[in-house]
Amino acid sequence: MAYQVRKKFYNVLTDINFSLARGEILAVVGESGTGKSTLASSILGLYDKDNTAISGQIKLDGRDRLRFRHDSLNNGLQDQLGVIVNNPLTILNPFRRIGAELNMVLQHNGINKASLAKFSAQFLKYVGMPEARSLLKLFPAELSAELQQRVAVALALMGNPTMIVADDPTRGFDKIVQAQILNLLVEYCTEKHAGMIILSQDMGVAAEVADQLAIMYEGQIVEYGSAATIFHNPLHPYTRRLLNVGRESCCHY
Ligand SMILES: Nc1ncnc2c1ncn2[C@@H]1O[C@H](COP(=O)(O)OP(=O)(O)OP(=O)(O)O)[C@@H](O)[C@H]1O
Repeated sequence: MAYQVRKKFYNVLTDINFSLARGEILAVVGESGTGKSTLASSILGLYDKDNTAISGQIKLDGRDRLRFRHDSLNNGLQDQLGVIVNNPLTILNPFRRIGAELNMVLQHNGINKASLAKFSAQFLKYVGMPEARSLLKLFPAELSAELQQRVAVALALMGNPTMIVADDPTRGFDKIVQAQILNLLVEYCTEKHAGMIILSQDMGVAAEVADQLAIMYEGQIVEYGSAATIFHNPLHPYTRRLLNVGRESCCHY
């Protein structure tokens, strides 16, 4: 994948190759600027198509998302994806109350009007928001960053996605909130047999959730395989460096 800047294309991702089975979690770890968000946006199709060049195949359930981008088939593929980003305010409409935001997704999924409030409250409880009913009246800016992110997680999971793409969903949160959100996502994947690609700067996040691990460096995957194997026997010097940085600040692995 390459971005066009001043009429010239610059490669950001090269030779990216991985696969993920239903129910599996892949963590993609790398420092800032290594291309994680670019990878997430290429999978999601959320990039400026006029100024981006992309080649290859991105298959979801055997269907190539790049080929079907302009096709009605892609609507079905899009519905299978749950998206969580680092900043929930890029997903939440600042002028829409939380309840209305949730209702839109529920209605899209065929929930009738009479049941909307009940389902919204249930989903907010599911993501760890106990005072759900009173929160439905609020606007995003009236919630803390943690609660905004929990609402964003609820929105992502409401559509029953078979695949979640989570771009640094816990960056900036304390360890307890981080663990709660990660546990929630892992439980969802286990319960629904869904896959997840989680992108993070933090090896600790990968240690919490990953079955498979891909290490990104300068737009390439430099090490890829079972998370357990890589944590116990990292082969690439960059992987070792990331592990050493992580071990200095935490003791998960
Ligand atoms: N729209 C764009 N146009 C041009 N260059 C871009 C664009 N988006 C990202 N880049 C560049 O692509 C490279 C990878 O950026 P990307 O945001 O994917 O990294 P990242 O690993 O997600 O970083 P972070 O962890 O800080 O979010 C960076 O050099 C960045 O400046």
